[in-house]
Amino acid sequence: MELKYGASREKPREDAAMQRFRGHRVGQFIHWGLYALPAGRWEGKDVEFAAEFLPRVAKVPQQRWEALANDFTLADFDAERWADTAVALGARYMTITTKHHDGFCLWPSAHTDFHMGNTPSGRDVLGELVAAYEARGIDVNFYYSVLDWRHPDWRFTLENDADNLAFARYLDFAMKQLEELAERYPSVKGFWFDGTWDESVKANGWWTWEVERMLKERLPGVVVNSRLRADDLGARHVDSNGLLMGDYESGYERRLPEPWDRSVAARDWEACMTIPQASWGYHQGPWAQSTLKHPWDVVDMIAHCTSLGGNFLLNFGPRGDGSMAPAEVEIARTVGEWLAVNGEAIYGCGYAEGWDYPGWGYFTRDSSTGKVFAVVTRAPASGRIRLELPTGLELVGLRLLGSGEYPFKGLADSVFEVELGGASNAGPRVFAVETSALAHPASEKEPNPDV
Ligand SMILES: COc1ccc([C@@H]2N[C@@H](C)[C@@H](O)[C@H]2O)cc1
Repeated sequence: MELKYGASREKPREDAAMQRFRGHRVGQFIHWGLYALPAGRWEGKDVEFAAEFLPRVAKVPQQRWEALANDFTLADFDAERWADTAVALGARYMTITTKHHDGFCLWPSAHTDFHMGNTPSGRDVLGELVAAYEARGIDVNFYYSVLDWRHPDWRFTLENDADNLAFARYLDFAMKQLEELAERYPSVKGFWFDGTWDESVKANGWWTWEVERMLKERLPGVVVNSRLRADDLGARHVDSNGLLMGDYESGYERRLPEPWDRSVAARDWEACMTIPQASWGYHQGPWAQSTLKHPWDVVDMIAHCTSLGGNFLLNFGPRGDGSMAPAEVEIARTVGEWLAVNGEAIYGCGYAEGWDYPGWGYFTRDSSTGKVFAVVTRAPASGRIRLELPTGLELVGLRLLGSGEYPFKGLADSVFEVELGGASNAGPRVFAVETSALAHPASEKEPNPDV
């Protein structure tokens, strides 16, 4: 059907900026704002919900919430230390909350009084972060919440003309803030939109289309997530003709594609994930701190995303004083040490055509060399993994990344079992699967009889 505000292309972007984003595979998400000060606790009680939702869940009066800006002293905020955590993680890009749902801005915005300029330090947090991350070669993306609980013209629904007029003013305000971000920080590489699920936004698909157009005009190459977009009929992420809007699909939030399905690999996509079970902002309570993910779980998720051509954005919630949470830094370090040895199977890799999901982990394929890797994140209790080669290939050897050893060489069969050897304390093992074309391809594999 004819759409004015639908998808702007039928196929994935292939320009250099998009190829760079696609090849990053691992990103650092950061949720930081006034919510890091109470950190999930209000009036002495733990609020067992995402820390960044505290003002809503605990029904904090607006003035009391705004007064937190006076305590936002940045006493221990050091952009260099944050950027070092991204390096330790092995992240190639970072996405920072410029403004979350409470409306507080991490930059001195000219379009509101609720921003860093009206805090004791007055520091431009975004400016300091862009400088520190880019000095380390890490791309910076901006998260921006269209939903704004504080702005008087925000509307969840549009019931009458007065709502329409007010919301038109709000959309104008948000557009001005986005133009301001593009103007102040022109090296930004992407925008990650959130807070676009309400009826009010869905009824204004034209505005979401206009935002994408404006950003791409001002910042050529910039990458925009699908979550911004609604089409003429209010369809989100994918337009009413079934085409992806924006540059990559961003519906996977605290979940990955389950079951593993090769069809996901047809599009660019990114999954974002918390380290605690369900809080994006720092939450000090045992409700969150008792649920931190194990580094090998994070490695499994990274490999899962890569195997289906997706990026993985791991979230960090710095504390109210600006320091990174030590437990999260430790997880970053362990994952980064694994990537330092095995990143060859992740960075610049994607879906390995012809290699089915093996169950004990994932196959990935280097998009430029065609090299295939076996990432064993779920070693069977037997200590043996079964590899099934695509028809027409024979195995030349399996090279263990890191040691470079060839524990397995010269097996020619199309299906074989491989002894893994003892458990590794260095985390999931990765093998480069070296194959060559079979001179006389075996006949087609005998099918299982239909039972
Ligand atoms: C259940 O509804 C929501 C609404 C917003 C979110 C926000 N999206 C994540 C990326 C975080 O920013 C979280 O606050 C999460 C769940």
